[in-house]
Amino acid sequence: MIEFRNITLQRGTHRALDSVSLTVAAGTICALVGPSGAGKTSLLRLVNRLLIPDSGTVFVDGVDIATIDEVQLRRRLGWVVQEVGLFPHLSVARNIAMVPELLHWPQAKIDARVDELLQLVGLDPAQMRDRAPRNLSGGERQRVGVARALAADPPHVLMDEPFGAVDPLRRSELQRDLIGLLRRLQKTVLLVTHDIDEALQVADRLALLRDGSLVQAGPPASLLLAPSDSFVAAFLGSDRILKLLALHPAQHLVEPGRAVHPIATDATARDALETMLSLNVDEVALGSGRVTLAAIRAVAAGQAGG
Ligand SMILES: Nc1ncnc2c1ncn2[C@@H]1O[C@H](COP(=O)(O)OP(=O)(O)OP(=O)(O)O)[C@@H](O)[C@H]1O
Repeated sequence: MIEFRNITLQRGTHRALDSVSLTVAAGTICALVGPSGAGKTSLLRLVNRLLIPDSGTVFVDGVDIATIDEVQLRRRLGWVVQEVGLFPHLSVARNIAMVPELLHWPQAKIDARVDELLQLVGLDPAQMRDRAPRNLSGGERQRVGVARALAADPPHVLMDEPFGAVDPLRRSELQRDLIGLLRRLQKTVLLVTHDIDEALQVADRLALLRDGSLVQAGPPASLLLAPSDSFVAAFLGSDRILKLLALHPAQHLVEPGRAVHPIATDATARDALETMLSLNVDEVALGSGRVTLAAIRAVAAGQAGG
């Protein structure tokens, strides 16, 4: 668990964070979003003590991080940044092995861990182990970056624009793979992103910052459905109800009955709506049941479960 309690941070003459309180529950993924300069990166950097708050407290697993040894703290935190920061003169394996080497693990244990991590992040150990970082694609480098962050099995992972430098076509695949992995491993993840769609797709909770203040925090659907003010609504976009429908599996809306036009079993409520609009019908078939326009309206109005 990571908790910020009443954090204020001055950077130069500027108040970068102002009375921010936020809790990231253990094993959940929280995305920090907001306009440029809102304070997202500053908040992240407080966790590994790259920045020290002027007032307020950061807790990691209930412990005030100001009271613990820095090395001990960083061992509990994996760190993934946009440009990864792999050492260019070291092989992929040596890059991943950096923390285990610092911890003086026996070589056989390090080698086994490197191969295990490469596999976990979807790379072939035999092909990748001895390569230099410059001979990897941007996406592969990012996968190695995550492998390195996970090397000593930290319970928390801090990510600053981790997919920012990856070309848009590979981005969603990388997001799905790597965030899916962190979720399976039950890591507590704090993710800074500029990309609101990325945040909506991967996070359990969003925390929206503006000018150093936390404006609204909550599950993606609750922000989309009930933005606390016009700034939040504008930030989420005029299509926020469509974004909400895209988070909702159509499967959850199935009711008994027959309809003519089938949609895929993994379709979202948004897919169902788009099919209805394109065919000018008010229901579609899913499996042995149907999804109606009325059910989709209920989701958009916040009246549906699931
Ligand atoms: N080294 C610094 N000295 C003084 N002010 C700084 C420094 N670094 C950042 N700031 C200021 O602190 C505020 C918050 O910056 P921060 O980088 O945390 O925002 P951000 O939300 O991560 O922005 P971005 O999305 O552009 O990365 C900004 O107003 C920024 O100009």
